[in-house]
Amino acid sequence: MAGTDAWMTRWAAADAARCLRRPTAADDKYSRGVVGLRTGSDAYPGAAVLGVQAAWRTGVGMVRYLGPAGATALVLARRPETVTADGRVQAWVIGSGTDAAARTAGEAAVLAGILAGDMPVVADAGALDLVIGAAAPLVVTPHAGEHARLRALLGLGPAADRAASARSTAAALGAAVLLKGAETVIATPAGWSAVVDAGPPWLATAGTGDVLAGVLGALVAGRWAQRPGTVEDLGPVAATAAWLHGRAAVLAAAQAGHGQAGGAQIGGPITALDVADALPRAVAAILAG
Ligand SMILES: NC(=O)C1=CN([C@@H]2O[C@H](COP(=O)(O)OP(=O)(O)OC[C@H]3O[C@@H](n4cnc5c(N)ncnc54)[C@H](O)[C@@H]3O)[C@@H](O)[C@H]2O)[C@@H](O)CC1
Ligand SMILES: Nc1ncnc2c1ncn2[C@@H]1O[C@H](COP(=O)(O)OP(=O)(O)O)[C@@H](O)[C@H]1O
Repeated sequence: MAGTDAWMTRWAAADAARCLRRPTAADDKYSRGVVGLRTGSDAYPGAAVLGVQAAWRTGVGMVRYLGPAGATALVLARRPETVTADGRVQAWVIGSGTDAAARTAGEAAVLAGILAGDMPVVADAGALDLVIGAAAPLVVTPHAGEHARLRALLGLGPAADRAASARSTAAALGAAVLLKGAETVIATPAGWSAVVDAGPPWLATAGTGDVLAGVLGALVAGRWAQRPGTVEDLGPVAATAAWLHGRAAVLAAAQAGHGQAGGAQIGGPITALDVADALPRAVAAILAG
C-alpha cells in the first residue's frame, strides 16, 4: 500500500506469538503484570470502559483504573475486578478519552510525574501534548490528525510517506510511535519499524483506538513484569498490540457477518466493545500456534 516501504517488516502471527506468553503455574497476578489507566473524563467516560475492558481481555494480572467518579462508576459496573486504588503498576496508559484543554492542574502534575518516572507509558489522544521530554520509556499512539499536531509541536515538517513520518517522529521524540490507520506503522527511535495490517475497515468506528491503547498497556505491563526493557522493546510489543487488535476485529466482524470467515472485505459492522470482547479468541489462537 502507498505510504509504507516495501522492505519494512510486515508483522505476522509468528511475530506476535513471540511477544505473548501463556501464564504458568508459577505465575501470580503480579508476575502477569499490573497496568494502570488514567483515561476517560466527564466528557468521554466511555473511553475509560473501553480501555479497561481491552486490557482485561488481552490478559493481565491486574488493571488499576484512576479517573473521574462518573467514569469510575461505569468501569466498575462493567468490570468489578478493576482496582480503583492507586498503587504499583508495570505500565501506564494515559490520555484516551481526555481533552488537553479540559485538564486540571492537578491531573497535569500527576501525568508529568508518570512521564518523568521509570515505568513505561502508553500515551494517547489528550496526553500527546505532554510527551516531549518524557524520561519514561514511552510509546505514543496517534491517529493521523494527532500525529500531525505532535509533529508540529516537535517542529517537524512534512515527510516522504507515513513510514518516514513515523520514524522521524520517533527519532525526534525519543519514543516509540504507533501511527494508526488502515495500515498501522510502528517506529522506534533507533530506526526499527514495522507495518501492521490494522484490520478490516469496519474498525473505523469510534472507540477502537481506546481499545488499542488498553491492549498495548496490558502487553507492556506483562512484558515489563517479566523483564524490564527499553524504549526499543516497545516497538515489537506495539506491533503485536496492533496485530491482535486487528485480528480481534476480523473475528468480531466475522461473527457479525454470521460466521463468515473473516477478511478485510467481508463480515458485518462491529463496535469498539465487540473488538475488546473478541480479544481472548485472538490471543488463544496465537498461543495455540
Ligand atoms: N466513547 C468515547 O468516550 C470515545 C472517546 N474518544 C475520545 O475522544 C477524544 C477526541 O478524539 P477524536 O479523535 O475524535 O478527535 P481529535 O480532537 O483528536 O481530532 C479530530 C480532528 O483530527 C482530524 N483527523 C485527521 N485524521 C484523523 C484520523 N485519522 N482520525 C480521526 N481524526 C482525524 C479530524 O478531521 C478532526 O479535525 C479523544 O480523547 C478520544 O480518546 C474517541 O476515542 C471516540 C470514543
Ligand atoms: N480504514 C481502516 N481500516 C482498518 N482499520 C482502521 C481504518 N481506519 C482506522 N482504523 C483503525 O481504527 C482505530 C481507530 O483509532 P482512533 O482513530 O484513535 O479512534 P478513536 O479515537 O475513536 O478511538 C485504529 O486502530 C486504526 O488503525
